[in-house]
Amino acid sequence: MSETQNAPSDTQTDPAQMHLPQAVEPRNAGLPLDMAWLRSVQANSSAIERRAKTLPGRRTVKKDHQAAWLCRAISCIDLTTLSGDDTEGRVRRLCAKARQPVRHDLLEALGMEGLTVGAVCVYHEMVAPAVAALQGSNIPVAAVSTGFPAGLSPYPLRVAEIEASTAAGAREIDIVISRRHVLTGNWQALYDEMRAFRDACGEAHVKAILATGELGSLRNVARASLVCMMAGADFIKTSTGKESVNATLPVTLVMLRAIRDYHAATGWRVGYKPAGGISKAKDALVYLSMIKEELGDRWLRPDLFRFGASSLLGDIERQLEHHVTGQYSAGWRHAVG
Ligand SMILES: O=C[C@H](O)COP(=O)(O)O
Repeated sequence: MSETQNAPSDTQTDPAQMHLPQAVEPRNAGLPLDMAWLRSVQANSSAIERRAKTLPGRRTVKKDHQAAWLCRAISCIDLTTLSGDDTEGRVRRLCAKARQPVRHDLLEALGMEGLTVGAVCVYHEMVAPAVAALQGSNIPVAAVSTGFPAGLSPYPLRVAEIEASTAAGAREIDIVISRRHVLTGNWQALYDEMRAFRDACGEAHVKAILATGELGSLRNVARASLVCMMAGADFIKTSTGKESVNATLPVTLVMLRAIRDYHAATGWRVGYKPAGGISKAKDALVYLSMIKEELGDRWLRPDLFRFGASSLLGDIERQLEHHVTGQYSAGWRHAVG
């Protein structure tokens, strides 16, 4: 029988407490590239995979606790549209959903009025319409940048893209790293690139997308995580959503432990964003319980944790409707998000 887990933390058991204003973490300033630390990093793949496999069966959350966890998940979603056929109309609809992620009557029944998603995530061209549509909400716009998803456009253009998106009002920038720097072990180049991207972001928070499905090994994932944190990343993020393998539990375990080690050594808390293919409420719960176990409750807040997801919200809304009414609605009723 599964071990039952309570809501995200004791202070968060009351859903009404869950969207009060939160303390915002000071930004990770980074540190000089530490090659000795990097060389010492190992990743025992079979142990990591074993641990990741047992996690979904070991923890379940039920009833009110589950509803509280699902509302927490919503507050941590970067509600995303990253399609070649994105239009301003689609982005406006997404932003309306970001402001009111769940039907009003359901939120009222849950005592969760005012709940919003963590951010709206779009390509540069959609930043201005998203900023306009979110005015007055305090929901930040995140822009994917630096030649997303491959990161192979000319370097000056990648830096300029960041500057254009922040000028257009993006408060968060999701950059893609150059995978070749990891695959060739050119850690200095990765560090320098990440530092330059962070500098170009100015006040905007920067999430480093590692594209873990293209890094070749879990050890490379651990080392790339560390280098990006040393270079000042505010978040490390698994994937663009466009690789053939996106967020996975083994990769999550490796990245969370890198975050834990970095915090233990420096005192800086770096955020985590799994992205790509996370579309079911039950998967979101597994990620949240993994965060709670590996990093603790402090990381279960939108300033340190996000889901990058285009279709997760719809499934969570269905589960919340079931929780409130006892009935499941058809998937088409939650078309956006
Ligand atoms: O960063 C966000 C991802 O691109 C979203 O991926 P998804 O469409 O598989 O949810």
